[in-house]
Amino acid sequence: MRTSIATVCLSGTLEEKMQAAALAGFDGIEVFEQDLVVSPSSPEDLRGLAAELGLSLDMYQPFRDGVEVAPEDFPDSLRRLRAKFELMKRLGTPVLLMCSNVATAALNDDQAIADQLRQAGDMAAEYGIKLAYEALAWGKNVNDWRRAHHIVELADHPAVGTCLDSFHILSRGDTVDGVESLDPEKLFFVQLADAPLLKQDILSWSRHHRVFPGEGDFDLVDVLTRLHECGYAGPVSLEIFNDAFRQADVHRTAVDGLRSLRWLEDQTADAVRAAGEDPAREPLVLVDLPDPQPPRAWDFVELRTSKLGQTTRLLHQLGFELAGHHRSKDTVQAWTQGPVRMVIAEDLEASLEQPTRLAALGFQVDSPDDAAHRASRLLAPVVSRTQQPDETVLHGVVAPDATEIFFGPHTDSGVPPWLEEFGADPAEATSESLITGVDHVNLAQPWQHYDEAVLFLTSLLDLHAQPAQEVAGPSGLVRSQVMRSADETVRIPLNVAPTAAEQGAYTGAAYPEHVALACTDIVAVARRARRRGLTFLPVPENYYEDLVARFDLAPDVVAELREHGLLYDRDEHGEFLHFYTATLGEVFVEVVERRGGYRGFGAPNAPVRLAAQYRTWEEAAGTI
Ligand SMILES: O=C(O)c1ccc(O)c(O)c1
Ligand SMILES: [Mg+2]
Repeated sequence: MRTSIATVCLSGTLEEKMQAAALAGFDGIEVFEQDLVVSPSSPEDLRGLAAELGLSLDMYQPFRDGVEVAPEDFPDSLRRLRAKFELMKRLGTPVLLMCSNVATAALNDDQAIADQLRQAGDMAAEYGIKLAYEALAWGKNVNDWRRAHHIVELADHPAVGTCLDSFHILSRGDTVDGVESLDPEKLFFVQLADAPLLKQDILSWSRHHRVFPGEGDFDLVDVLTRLHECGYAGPVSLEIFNDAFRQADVHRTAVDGLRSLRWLEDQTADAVRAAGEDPAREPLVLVDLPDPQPPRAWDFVELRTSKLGQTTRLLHQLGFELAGHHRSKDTVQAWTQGPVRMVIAEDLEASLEQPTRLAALGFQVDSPDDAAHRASRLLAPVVSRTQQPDETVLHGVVAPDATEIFFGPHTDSGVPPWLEEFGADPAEATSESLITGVDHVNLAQPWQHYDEAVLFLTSLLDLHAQPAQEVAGPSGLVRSQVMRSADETVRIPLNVAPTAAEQGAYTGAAYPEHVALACTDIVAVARRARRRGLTFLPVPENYYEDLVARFDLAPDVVAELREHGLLYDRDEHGEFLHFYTATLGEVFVEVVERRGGYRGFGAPNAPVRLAAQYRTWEEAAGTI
């Protein structure tokens, strides 16, 4: 599958966009007119740069309001077109995108529009250029792809074909049914864009909220499956108008984009195979990724800290025991409790303000090698860690929020081989404990990399995004979306904190992450923790009074919750009891007990937590 990306997706200068597209591994680009007009480089220079970078310049776009115009205005369209064809000849771009008319449409007759397209095609042919007619969803008269394609067929000119753009089709609630039986000779170009389902006018939705495939709600596997069946031979190009991408680092956006196409290609190959067809059939050859390796178990959670004593005391208060010091790494120790392993890395260079943070998550998978190979095809940056020859090789990649993700081997006992490097006795490692596992790990995401993070976790870890929720805190709304593995072994709620909070001592940058530990007797865990001096996050009395009103709990139940500082929630499947520790640097711990089949994460209690954390910060900062 030939891949391409429109320069409008990327930030920076045209030259930077080209460099980034080439470095990420795209085969070509669509040159957006505005990017060229503002560039000091001549078309010949740009053509030379593209050749040097090994990029093809697949399309020049957009040409607006060129057809469907009143007959007296058409000569001016042809004049403008000739200027573009002259430019494209110098640039070496073979296709011009002709958008359906949004402003000056005067014709609404298919045959009359086809006549104009045919004349434009005659001129294009003089230059050896092709015209790809695209129905914009907000086109005045032509706004659906079927009609645009019908007009292309009526034009019946070898230089006139169709451009399909998934956004314009799916945003209108239309389908791609029938694309599979189009004449591939008449399909000149394909643009793919995903988008979240929003209730908003289509133009603003398109110009601000498009995202890469897999980051929104459209079924692009269906689109690509039909293109494969059709025999489409051109590039599959990303055309994403997105406010965040325009501000983000150009290299990471380009990588995110190519990752989305490789993932979509893999998904489509599976769908094509399931339908009894051959994904490798020419011309749209779909290449698979190595099979996904869904996490079979949590391997470890790693905290990095410059306050070793404070951090290990917290672990002790929660019932963890030191499994040992790493035999070759001076600064690394492992703490375990039942099946939970916490790796603590001392980092004296960690910032003084945020001395402790969640640094890495380890997952056990069936084939760590395949997981690493898949990650590499998905362009995940690799973590490099020093390793002795006799130590377990853990493949690590860096997630968009800078959390390191490691793939370790899954063993029958669940005890990972690397634990021996800490001198731990595997038999002790599985002994009975109050803490029974990692319930979930909550990661804070910068808003501008949120979609990238969802795609990263979906494509690398085979996690699935659940519907998003919003939680109110004193500094703003926190968006929360759970990513989970199919069997729920791994649950990662992602939070987007309010950016640049203008009030309060905490800012978006310091929004804390947390590790939630599962147990079957939360009162026993809380009691032990209190005896060992744990600082709990305080829960206000008002909360308990409200609980009684909401759930009609028996007085002794509420008294027990209050005594141990526990929070409570209930759904149709069961109950949820939990407590939070005070925050260390950027991380805190939650302990949860699920009774029955409770499926949530205590979201109704999140505002209580946010408010208590806010007060704690304010008190520490001396502002209240
Ligand atoms: O929003 C636009 O104007 C616009 C331009 C060119 C395209 O290919 C497109 O899909 C949208
Ligand atoms: Mg388009």
